[in-house]
Amino acid sequence: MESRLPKANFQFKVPARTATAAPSSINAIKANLTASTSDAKASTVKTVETSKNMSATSSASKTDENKAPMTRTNTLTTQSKVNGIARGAVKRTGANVNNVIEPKRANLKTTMKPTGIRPVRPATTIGALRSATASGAVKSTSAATKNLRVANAASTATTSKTTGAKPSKWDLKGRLEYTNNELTALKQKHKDVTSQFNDIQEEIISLRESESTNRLKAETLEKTYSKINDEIKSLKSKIDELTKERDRLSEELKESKELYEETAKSLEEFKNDVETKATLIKNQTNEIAQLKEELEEHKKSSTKEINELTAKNNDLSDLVMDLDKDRRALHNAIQELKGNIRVFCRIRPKIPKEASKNLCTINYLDECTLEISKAEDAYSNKVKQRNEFSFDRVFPPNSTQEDVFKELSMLVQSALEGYNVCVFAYGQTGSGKTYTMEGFPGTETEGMIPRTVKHIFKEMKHFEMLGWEYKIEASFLEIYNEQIVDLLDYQRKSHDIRMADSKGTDLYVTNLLVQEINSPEELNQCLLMAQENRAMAATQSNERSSRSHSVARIRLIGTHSGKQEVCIGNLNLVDLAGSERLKNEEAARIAETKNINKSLANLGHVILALLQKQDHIPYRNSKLTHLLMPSLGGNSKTLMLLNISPLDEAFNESLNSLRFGFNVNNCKTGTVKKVKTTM
Ligand SMILES: Nc1ncnc2c1ncn2[C@@H]1O[C@H](COP(=O)(O)OP(=O)(O)OP(=O)(O)O)[C@@H](O)[C@H]1O
Repeated sequence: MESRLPKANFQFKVPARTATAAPSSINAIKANLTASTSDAKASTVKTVETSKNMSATSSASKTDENKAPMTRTNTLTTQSKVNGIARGAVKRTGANVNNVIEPKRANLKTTMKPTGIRPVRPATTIGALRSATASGAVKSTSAATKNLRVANAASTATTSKTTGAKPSKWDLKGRLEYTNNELTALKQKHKDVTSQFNDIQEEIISLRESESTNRLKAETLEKTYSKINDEIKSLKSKIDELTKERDRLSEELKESKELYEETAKSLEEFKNDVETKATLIKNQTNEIAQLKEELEEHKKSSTKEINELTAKNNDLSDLVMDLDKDRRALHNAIQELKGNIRVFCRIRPKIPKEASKNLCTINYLDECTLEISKAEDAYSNKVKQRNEFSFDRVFPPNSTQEDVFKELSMLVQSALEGYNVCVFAYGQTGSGKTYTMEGFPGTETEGMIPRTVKHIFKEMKHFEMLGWEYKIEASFLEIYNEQIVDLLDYQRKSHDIRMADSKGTDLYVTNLLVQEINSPEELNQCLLMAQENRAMAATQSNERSSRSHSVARIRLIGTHSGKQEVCIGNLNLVDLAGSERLKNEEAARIAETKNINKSLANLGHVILALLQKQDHIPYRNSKLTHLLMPSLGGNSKTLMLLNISPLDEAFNESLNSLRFGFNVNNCKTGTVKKVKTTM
């Protein structure tokens, strides 16, 4: 869009000379006037020739007018430079001074040449004005200029009138009068010119004012122009943006149209589909309603059957409960028949590192009896000492962990049913106690403790079906040198054995960490921690594991909300210290050996006292028997697992162990009673 406004670099200036030009003109006029007056005065005293000279000058001037314009123009130019009058006159040649003063001025020198401006005589102001007016350089409508012309004309006329015909040379009086008249006329002329001069000055002031107003206007216009220019620029960029946006929107519209068409199409398809499905649903609703009616009828007939079945179910539940009771009673009876203190004997196999060592001679007479003799006896002619021992079960070296646990699981079942159970692993160092109780991770090699926990969790599900909920707690401790050590706590604390109730049927250990077990994995973690703690202690005391009793205590708390019954079974799995006899001098030196011997011997005494049904059972003579008191008394089932090394070098210790186990097996603790409490 092309602006109609003038270009931004347009400058509206009035040169400083313009302002000074007028006064120069005025000065020139004044000078001329003075000159004229002087001339006039002089002419009163001068001869007529002077007048003639003046006329001559005038005519010369007129004659000059007829000369070539080029010459006159040059003269004008020269005159203008010298005298401001011409310049001032030229300045006002424009029709509109306000607007075109400067351009006209700038062109003055060059444009005047071809227009044939007559030279303005500096001495004759009126002539200069006339000359300027006649040349067309001053086209101003200025009233002052016009007036000046008229005044000059009038003045000239008046002068002519007043002066009249020139008197003769000799008529001095007449000449004086003539000169006086001429002077009067010139005075009048001076007055008129002065008046004209004032008018011109006023006009100049007014022009100056309008010039400054116009300048302000021009500045304002300039600002407005630049503002509008900026606006135009910003509008242009907006138009560009809008054009782009319009194009983008057009594109989007096109895409939307396509999408709309596609959606409309799929909507139509969906509509048809919905209509089909609605019909289908309607049909199905009718069918459902029909089925509901049928069902309602069926329900009515079934309710009777359901009630009958519910009654039968209740009867069956009662029957199951009764059967469970009977099963438990039978199970317990079987256990009692098997004996409340049972002894199993396990002979471990020869391990690779013992390849060069001799083995004892062990004959397995049946699954409960074995016969043992030293290897050398088989080759000598000595009369063999009969070393035959019978136990509840004998496990030869090829027996697996699973074989042993099959028998043990019956006792775990008893613990779940609320009996206290104690399992001892007894035997000399290296006979396989730890292997039997803990074993190694893996289905084949894991020992009695992890298997017991797995069995408990498996059986718990069956018990849950009968309404029992179980909570399992576990603690691991060690009795070393007649001191209890918590194997689940890295901090060493002092522990005591206290009675849990006034009857003394249950005991607990002070400061002992008891961990709630929610999965077999959790118990395995506890077992690992206990092994780690035991190993740490072993670094302080050589062969520590062989010289301490390790006890894993698992407490099973069963709750039957329907029967309002709670049954608590305690399971103690004990890995006893090595039962070997140390040499006398060595034993005398080592306090721990004394304690081991003491506790193992006391275990024998307790069992014997139980066997003989003595009134006093010396449970408190050692920490071990004191701790295991509830599991050794009447209300318990005890399993002694005798571990025997097959090595010939261990024969004597094996014989001792077999004798000890045999004695225990013969101990009768009477009928045990189940721990039953009411909630
Ligand atoms: N039934 C078995 N089958 C295979 N290896 C066995 C068996 N019983 C024991 N062992 C191995 O015999 C070695 C000694 O067994 P273990 O450490 O269990 O004896 P221990 O009586 O616990 O000894 P300690 O009283 O010193 O702890 C171990 O290397 C063990 O792996």
